[in-house]
Amino acid sequence: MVNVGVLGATGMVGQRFIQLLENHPDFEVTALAASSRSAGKRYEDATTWYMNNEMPESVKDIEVIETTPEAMDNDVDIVFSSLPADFALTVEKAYAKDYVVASNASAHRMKKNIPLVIPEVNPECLDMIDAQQKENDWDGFIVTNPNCSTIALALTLKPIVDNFNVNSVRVSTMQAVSGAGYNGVPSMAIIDNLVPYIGGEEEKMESESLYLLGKFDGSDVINADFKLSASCHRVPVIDGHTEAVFIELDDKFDIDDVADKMANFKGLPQELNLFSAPENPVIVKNENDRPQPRMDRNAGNGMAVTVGRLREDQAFDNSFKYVLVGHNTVRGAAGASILNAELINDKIL
Ligand SMILES: NC(=O)C1=CN([C@@H]2O[C@H](COP(=O)(O)OP(=O)(O)OC[C@H]3O[C@@H](n4cnc5c(N)ncnc54)[C@H](OP(=O)(O)O)[C@@H]3O)[C@@H](O)[C@H]2O)C=CC1
Ligand SMILES: N[C@@H](CC(=O)OP(=O)(O)O)C(=O)O
Repeated sequence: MVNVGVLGATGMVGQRFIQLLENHPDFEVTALAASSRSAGKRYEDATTWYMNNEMPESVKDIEVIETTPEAMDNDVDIVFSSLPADFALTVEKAYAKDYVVASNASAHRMKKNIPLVIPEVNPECLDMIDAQQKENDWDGFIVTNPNCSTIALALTLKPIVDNFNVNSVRVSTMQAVSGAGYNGVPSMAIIDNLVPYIGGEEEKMESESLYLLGKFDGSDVINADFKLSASCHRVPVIDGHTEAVFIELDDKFDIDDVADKMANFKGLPQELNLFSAPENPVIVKNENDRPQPRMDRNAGNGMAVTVGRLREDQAFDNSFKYVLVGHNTVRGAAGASILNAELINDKIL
């Protein structure tokens, strides 16, 4: 077993890490860190538990520690980070001197030599790690996963980009409130309402998607060269981001071929049979009224993205559109970091 720690363990994503790591065959949670408000308390006493299942017995008595590498047990190999981005910026580097940091925070995404990875999409970017360690003289390293809306979009775009010439992608999101954290969106702002702005989200979706679907030349990532435009909105859904996607290709296409490529898409995690890998990263449904967040967010234990309403777009040449649903705190956050760590554990540690 590999001992793992969780930074930001008392938060929304931190709790999702703990839920997903319960009974993991390779990873055992032995360290939990949070702010000075929580440090020194038993995890059960420090945490208001938001998950639907019970808090695992195995973590209740663990004493929450301060978020500094000095407080961490030397037996820990991997730390999962679900810290606020501003704090992650400095502290994740301090951990990387000695530990593998699998981060869900945005602080180090797309920085030189720090891989931003979805294992089914761009696992080759893990080859940056050597350069990162040499450059910083670290024994550990940082690997990041993308933004929650980006992950769901990029998983569905990968089989399209690999098989067709994409000219442009437009996406409009309907994002769950859990994406903003428990205290992120006041109920007075979101009940009976929709908020048409999520700070920084559109920029992240546009830049991260082109990076993920680009090419790693052994040193740098060359972004994919199609146009991508995002419009992001918050809706009164607890979990599960929905996205309406509009794609224009350079050439004529067969819509059944697009459906087939998406439904049969598999990547390295499926080949390696990693524990958290869904059998199919993209599930294509034919019912007119799917996908829906309540019904589809837990597909593949929350690690699969469900696509529906795949149809030709009659208004434009060589165009089609679809709707997707992905679980924002599972595949879009904690589950993404855990899958990254499983790949690293299989390939690097
Ligand atoms: N929710 C989502 O869907 C997604 C979230 N993310 C990212 O994950 C990160 C966490 O998000 P979320 O769980 O929603 O946030 P929360 O606010 O729910 O949790 C924040 C966690 O960080 C700890 N923390 C806050 N400030 C400090 C500090 N100064 N020092 C040490 N620990 C601190 C908190 O500890 P304490 O309880 O002691 O205050 C808590 O454990 C963010 O970077 C977010 O952008 C990314 C993708 C999706
Ligand atoms: N902004 C996302 C969640 C998030 O925190 O994203 P990021 O990890 O890119 O900061 C949402 O609101 O749904």
